[in-house]
Amino acid sequence: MVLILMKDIVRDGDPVLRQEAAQVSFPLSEEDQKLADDMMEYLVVSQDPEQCEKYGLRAGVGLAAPQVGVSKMMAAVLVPAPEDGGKSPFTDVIINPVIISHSVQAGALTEGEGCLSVDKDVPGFVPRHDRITLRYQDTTGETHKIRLKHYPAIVCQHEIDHLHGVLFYDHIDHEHPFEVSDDTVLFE
Ligand SMILES: O=CN(O)CCNC(=O)c1cccc(Cl)c1Cl
Ligand code: NI
Repeated sequence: MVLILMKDIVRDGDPVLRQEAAQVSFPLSEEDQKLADDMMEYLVVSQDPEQCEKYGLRAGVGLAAPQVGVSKMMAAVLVPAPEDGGKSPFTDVIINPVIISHSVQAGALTEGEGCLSVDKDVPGFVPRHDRITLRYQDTTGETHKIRLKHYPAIVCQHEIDHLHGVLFYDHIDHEHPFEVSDDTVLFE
Protein backbone atom coordinates (compact mmCIF):
# COMPACT_ATOMS: atom_id res chain seq x y z
CA MET A 1 0.00 0.00 0.00
CA VAL A 2 1.65 3.23 -1.08
CA LEU A 3 1.71 5.75 1.74
CA ILE A 4 3.33 8.66 -0.12
CA LEU A 5 1.04 10.21 -2.75
CA MET A 6 1.58 13.11 -5.15
CA LYS A 7 -0.16 15.42 -2.68
CA ASP A 8 2.72 14.69 -0.28
CA ILE A 9 5.42 15.73 -2.77
CA VAL A 10 6.89 19.20 -2.07
CA ARG A 11 7.07 21.35 -5.23
CA ASP A 12 9.70 23.80 -6.46
CA GLY A 13 9.35 27.10 -4.62
CA ASP A 14 9.20 25.48 -1.20
CA PRO A 15 12.41 26.44 0.65
CA VAL A 16 12.94 22.89 1.92
CA LEU A 17 14.06 21.95 -1.62
CA ARG A 18 16.84 24.52 -1.44
CA GLN A 19 18.19 23.60 1.99
CA GLU A 20 21.25 21.57 2.97
CA ALA A 21 19.71 18.49 4.59
CA ALA A 22 20.80 17.28 8.03
CA GLN A 23 22.99 14.22 8.66
CA VAL A 24 21.06 11.15 9.80
CA SER A 25 22.15 9.45 13.03
CA PHE A 26 22.09 5.73 13.79
CA PRO A 27 20.37 3.60 14.92
CA LEU A 28 17.53 5.02 12.83
CA SER A 29 14.55 6.28 14.76
CA GLU A 30 11.28 4.48 14.05
CA GLU A 31 10.21 7.59 12.13
CA ASP A 32 13.34 7.55 9.91
CA GLN A 33 12.98 3.81 9.29
CA LYS A 34 9.34 4.31 8.27
CA LEU A 35 10.33 7.18 5.98
CA ALA A 36 12.95 5.00 4.28
CA ASP A 37 10.41 2.22 3.79
CA ASP A 38 7.71 4.60 2.51
CA MET A 39 10.08 6.26 0.00
CA MET A 40 11.17 2.90 -1.41
CA GLU A 41 7.53 1.76 -1.49
CA TYR A 42 6.67 4.85 -3.55
CA LEU A 43 9.27 3.89 -6.17
CA VAL A 44 8.14 0.26 -6.32
CA VAL A 45 4.49 1.23 -6.77
CA SER A 46 5.23 4.06 -9.21
CA GLN A 47 7.15 1.68 -11.47
CA ASP A 48 4.17 -0.69 -11.74
CA PRO A 49 2.04 0.86 -14.53
CA GLU A 50 -1.24 -0.45 -13.08
CA GLN A 51 -0.53 0.69 -9.51
CA CYS A 52 0.98 3.95 -10.77
CA GLU A 53 -2.25 4.78 -12.57
CA LYS A 54 -4.42 3.54 -9.72
CA TYR A 55 -2.78 5.95 -7.24
CA GLY A 56 -2.29 8.81 -9.74
CA LEU A 57 1.48 8.81 -9.28
CA ARG A 58 4.34 10.06 -11.46
CA ALA A 59 6.87 7.26 -11.93
CA GLY A 60 10.22 7.70 -10.27
CA VAL A 61 13.56 5.91 -10.07
CA GLY A 62 14.62 7.85 -6.98
CA LEU A 63 13.05 9.89 -4.18
CA ALA A 64 14.84 12.13 -1.67
CA ALA A 65 13.56 12.97 1.82
CA PRO A 66 13.40 16.75 1.17
CA GLN A 67 10.85 15.99 -1.57
CA VAL A 68 8.44 14.86 1.13
CA GLY A 69 9.35 17.82 3.34
CA VAL A 70 11.95 16.04 5.49
CA SER A 71 15.32 17.81 5.39
CA LYS A 72 17.43 14.74 6.13
CA MET A 73 20.30 13.09 4.22
CA MET A 74 18.30 10.12 2.97
CA ALA A 75 17.11 9.01 -0.49
CA ALA A 76 15.62 5.86 -1.96
CA VAL A 77 16.98 4.66 -5.33
CA LEU A 78 15.38 1.96 -7.47
CA VAL A 79 16.99 1.76 -10.89
CA PRO A 80 14.76 -0.49 -13.00
CA ALA A 81 16.14 -3.75 -14.35
CA PRO A 82 16.89 -3.55 -18.11
CA GLU A 83 13.98 -4.63 -20.33
CA ASP A 84 15.95 -7.67 -21.47
CA GLY A 85 15.67 -9.07 -17.94
CA GLY A 86 18.28 -9.20 -15.22
CA LYS A 87 18.34 -7.49 -11.89
CA SER A 88 18.15 -3.81 -10.96
CA PRO A 89 21.60 -2.23 -11.41
CA PHE A 90 21.17 -0.42 -8.10
CA THR A 91 18.50 -0.50 -5.43
CA ASP A 92 19.01 0.86 -1.90
CA VAL A 93 18.20 3.62 0.53
CA ILE A 94 21.31 5.81 0.60
CA ILE A 95 21.89 7.66 3.86
CA ASN A 96 24.56 10.35 4.43
CA PRO A 97 25.83 9.72 0.87
CA VAL A 98 29.16 11.20 -0.26
CA ILE A 99 30.66 11.06 -3.74
CA ILE A 100 34.27 10.35 -2.81
CA SER A 101 35.63 10.31 -6.36
CA HIS A 102 34.37 10.60 -9.91
CA SER A 103 35.37 10.43 -13.58
CA VAL A 104 36.55 13.52 -15.36
CA GLN A 105 34.25 12.41 -18.16
CA ALA A 106 30.70 13.74 -18.00
CA GLY A 107 27.56 11.76 -18.74
CA ALA A 108 24.01 12.83 -19.50
CA LEU A 109 20.70 11.24 -20.42
CA THR A 110 19.70 11.99 -24.00
CA GLU A 111 16.08 12.50 -22.86
CA GLY A 112 17.11 14.92 -20.13
CA GLU A 113 15.75 14.56 -16.59
CA GLY A 114 12.50 15.10 -14.76
CA CYS A 115 11.66 15.65 -11.11
CA LEU A 116 8.55 15.03 -9.03
CA SER A 117 9.18 18.38 -7.38
CA VAL A 118 9.33 20.26 -10.70
CA ASP A 119 5.93 20.26 -12.40
CA LYS A 120 7.11 21.78 -15.67
CA ASP A 121 9.21 19.95 -18.25
CA VAL A 122 12.64 21.54 -18.50
CA PRO A 123 14.29 20.36 -21.73
CA GLY A 124 18.05 20.03 -21.98
CA PHE A 125 20.98 17.80 -21.19
CA VAL A 126 21.92 17.58 -17.50
CA PRO A 127 25.71 17.05 -17.47
CA ARG A 128 26.82 14.92 -14.52
CA HIS A 129 29.81 12.67 -13.69
CA ASP A 130 29.60 9.55 -15.88
CA ARG A 131 31.16 7.39 -13.15
CA ILE A 132 31.24 7.88 -9.38
CA THR A 133 32.55 6.19 -6.27
CA LEU A 134 29.79 6.55 -3.70
CA ARG A 135 30.08 6.03 0.04
CA TYR A 136 26.81 5.78 1.98
CA GLN A 137 25.15 4.06 4.89
CA ASP A 138 22.17 1.76 4.45
CA THR A 139 19.26 1.64 6.89
CA THR A 140 21.14 -0.82 9.14
CA GLY A 141 23.98 1.71 9.47
CA GLU A 142 26.37 -0.42 7.43
CA THR A 143 28.75 1.69 5.32
CA HIS A 144 29.08 0.87 1.61
CA LYS A 145 31.64 2.10 -0.91
CA ILE A 146 30.49 1.33 -4.45
CA ARG A 147 31.36 2.34 -7.99
CA LEU A 148 28.50 3.27 -10.32
CA LYS A 149 28.47 4.29 -13.96
CA HIS A 150 26.00 5.65 -16.50
CA TYR A 151 22.30 5.52 -15.50
CA PRO A 152 22.66 4.40 -11.84
CA ALA A 153 25.37 7.04 -11.38
CA ILE A 154 23.13 9.73 -12.92
CA VAL A 155 20.17 8.79 -10.71
CA CYS A 156 22.27 8.83 -7.52
CA GLN A 157 23.66 12.24 -8.42
CA HIS A 158 20.10 13.56 -9.01
CA GLU A 159 19.13 12.32 -5.53
CA ILE A 160 22.29 13.52 -3.77
CA ASP A 161 21.71 16.92 -5.38
CA HIS A 162 18.31 17.06 -3.62
CA LEU A 163 20.08 16.61 -0.27
CA HIS A 164 22.16 19.72 -1.02
CA GLY A 165 19.31 21.91 -2.28
CA VAL A 166 20.17 21.44 -5.98
CA LEU A 167 17.56 20.72 -8.68
CA PHE A 168 18.35 19.09 -12.03
CA TYR A 169 17.65 22.20 -14.13
CA ASP A 170 20.36 24.08 -12.19
CA HIS A 171 22.81 22.12 -14.37
CA ILE A 172 21.18 22.96 -17.72
CA ASP A 173 22.85 25.67 -19.81
CA HIS A 174 19.69 27.57 -20.79
CA GLU A 175 21.48 29.36 -23.65
CA HIS A 176 22.58 26.04 -25.15
CA PRO A 177 20.45 23.36 -23.44
CA PHE A 178 21.45 20.61 -25.87
CA GLU A 179 25.13 21.36 -26.09
CA VAL A 180 27.55 19.36 -23.99
CA SER A 181 31.32 19.02 -24.11
CA ASP A 182 32.29 16.64 -26.91
CA ASP A 183 33.64 14.01 -24.52
CA THR A 184 30.33 13.78 -22.66
CA VAL A 185 28.75 10.33 -22.79
CA LEU A 186 25.13 10.69 -23.90
CA PHE A 187 22.91 7.68 -23.29
CA GLU A 188 19.30 6.55 -23.16
O1 LIG B 1 14.36 12.90 -7.29
C1 LIG B 1 13.64 12.03 -7.83
N1 LIG B 1 12.57 12.35 -8.53
O2 LIG B 1 12.26 13.64 -8.65
C2 LIG B 1 11.69 11.33 -9.12
C3 LIG B 1 11.29 11.65 -10.55
N2 LIG B 1 12.45 11.75 -11.43
C4 LIG B 1 13.06 10.61 -11.87
O3 LIG B 1 12.77 9.51 -11.46
C5 LIG B 1 14.15 10.81 -12.86
C6 LIG B 1 13.83 10.95 -14.21
C7 LIG B 1 14.85 11.13 -15.14
C8 LIG B 1 16.18 11.18 -14.76
C9 LIG B 1 16.48 11.04 -13.41
CL1 LIG B 1 18.13 11.10 -12.92
C10 LIG B 1 15.47 10.86 -12.46
CL2 LIG B 1 15.85 10.71 -10.78
NI1 NI C 1 13.98 14.83 -8.27
